[in-house]
Amino acid sequence: MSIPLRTRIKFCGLTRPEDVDAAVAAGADALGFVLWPGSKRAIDEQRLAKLCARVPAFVTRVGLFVDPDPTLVSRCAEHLDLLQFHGGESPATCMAAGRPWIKALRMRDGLDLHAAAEAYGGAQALLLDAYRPGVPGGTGETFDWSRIPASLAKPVILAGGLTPDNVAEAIAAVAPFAVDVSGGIEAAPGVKDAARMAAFLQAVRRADDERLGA
Ligand SMILES: O=C(O)c1ccccc1N[C@@H]1O[C@H](COP(=O)(O)O)[C@@H](O)[C@H]1O
Repeated sequence: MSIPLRTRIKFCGLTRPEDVDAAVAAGADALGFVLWPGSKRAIDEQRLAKLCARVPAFVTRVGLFVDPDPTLVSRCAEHLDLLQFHGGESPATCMAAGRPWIKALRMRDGLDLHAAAEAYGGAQALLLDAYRPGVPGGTGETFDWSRIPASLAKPVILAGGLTPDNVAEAIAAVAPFAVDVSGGIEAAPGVKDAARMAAFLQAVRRADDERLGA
């Protein structure tokens, strides 16, 4: 008999120490740090080290990369528990980092999720994000959640335009392993809003109570 898990929560795009502290206090399971220089939420290696040093045990530190130089990944890896590849990285490239990783897939038309789950068999999970041409992620846009098969060979991390207002509906529709949010908990790009983080957490907990019949 499998025991249903509560939905894990990842807050992504943290850039400030006070936001890390607020996210941890709110109860996030994982914190994401964007190491792609093209992002409005990008941080450098020095800031990564400082922010990650504030994260307590049992909260997962995730580094987000977009088609990175492998040397950047290895320099950052000592601060991280998990790598998030959010570009066009091949399975071999993801594996070559030699660390636990997840693969972000943008839900473009025709994407075969079963084939992707097989191809990225070494991933801990697949993160599903909205597709907008020319933008690797963090668009703040949702996608059609009914495109996600009820059964997939990899755990699903649902992302893309989630907010405190829509995350309960998303959980009811998809029952993902985890949800991931960036723009939906912000006051401005890279500046998180403590009240929105807390509201997001509460919405997830309420949705889980509903889903698990607590
Ligand atoms: O946040 C970014 O700037 C970013 C840049 C490049 C790739 C991914 C990025 N963010 C990730 O995108 C999803 C969805 O974000 P949102 O909630 O729609 O704002 C999430 O995994 C972010 O971590």
